[in-house]
Amino acid sequence: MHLIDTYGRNVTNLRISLTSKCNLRCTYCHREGEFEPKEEMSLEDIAEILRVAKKFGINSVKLTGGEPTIRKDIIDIIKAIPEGMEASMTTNGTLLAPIAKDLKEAGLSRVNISIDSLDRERYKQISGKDMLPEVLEGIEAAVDAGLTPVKLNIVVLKGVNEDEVENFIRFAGGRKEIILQFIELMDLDVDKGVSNVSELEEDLKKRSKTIITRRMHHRKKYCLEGAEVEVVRPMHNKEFCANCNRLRVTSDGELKPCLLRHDNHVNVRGKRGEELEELFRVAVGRREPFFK
Ligand SMILES: Nc1nc2c(ncn2[C@@H]2O[C@H](COP(=O)(O)OP(=O)(O)OP(=O)(O)O)[C@@H](O)[C@H]2O)c(=O)[nH]1
Ligand SMILES: C[S@@+](CC[C@H](N)C(=O)[O-])C[C@H]1O[C@@H](n2cnc3c(N)ncnc32)[C@H](O)[C@@H]1O
Ligand code: SF4
Ligand code: SF4
Repeated sequence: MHLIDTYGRNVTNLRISLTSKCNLRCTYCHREGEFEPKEEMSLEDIAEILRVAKKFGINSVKLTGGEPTIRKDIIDIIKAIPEGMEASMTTNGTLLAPIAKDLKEAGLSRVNISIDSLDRERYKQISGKDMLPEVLEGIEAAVDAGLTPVKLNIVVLKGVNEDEVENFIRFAGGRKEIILQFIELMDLDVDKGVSNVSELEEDLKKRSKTIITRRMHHRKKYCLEGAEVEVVRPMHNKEFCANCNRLRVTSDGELKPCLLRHDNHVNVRGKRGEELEELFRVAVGRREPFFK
């Protein structure tokens, strides 16, 4: 049983927002489209969604938010992920160090950690909190726990952190377990100015020994100076959307066919069994590439 949308895109990945709450206030944050505080899904709701997703052949899940590590039942949520489903998490890393080992033991495979600056003062300006040391500890704890590869997410912000690209490449250079992801700012309504990630990508291309194209979103991975670097360029990118294989779930239990749309959600809160399966089909039927 597989979920293929009307554009021929096979849904193989579920992206679940576990909470809309966060302990940071990043200036640019899209909050995965959730800005109001919402009543979170229960562990049972999440477990049932995962069970149905597995039945439909969805073989990987990304836990995100808000900040997923602030959920008290995070370990139980990970334990509820069905066998054979690859589980990863995207986190700001501030609360990660003390729980990294437990997350791994519960079945989490790897983490992406957001770190927009290696400079303490600048990190504070971007995120609203002076927590760079905790994030750096979180990165090392994740590596030690085997939550690898650890991907570092860096949103490239014009006039703010563009000058840190080389620093990040040096930071990851020679460390096989760390991958960098430079992310283009999705500018929704935020008037922050969009950095020219295409220019950065051209430069990386010139310097790379090897370039790999990932199946997901057809993203490119560049290998240079001992570092692996991905560039995530979602805006006005038809190729990215044409190869989008993820279905989202909002923290309050709605299937969300596209990150950038808020008008086509399917409410599945509290739904079980065949009724939930049918709603998965409805949501996949509503999927269409945002940029086409
Ligand atoms: N437009 C768009 N942006 C996305 C999508 N998925 C991820 N992103 C953006 O890509 C960036 C990285 O997302 P992550 O949560 O780290 O996950 P990922 O890199 O997509 O997934 P993995 O490579 O499997 O770890 C974030 O800025 C997301 O907002 C998507 O389907 N559409
Ligand atoms: C919304 S956060 C949720 C998970 C966690 N709190 C974190 O920061 O990693 C997921 C990812 O989206 C990125 N992100 C948030 N707002 C964005 C925007 N406007 N454009 C591009 N990426 C964004 C963040 O940097 C982070 O890597
Ligand atoms: S830590 Fe993540 S969810 Fe929180 S404000 Fe920053 S990007 Fe958004
Ligand atoms: S914008 Fe929508 S269609 Fe495009 S990649 Fe993101 S979620 Fe998929």
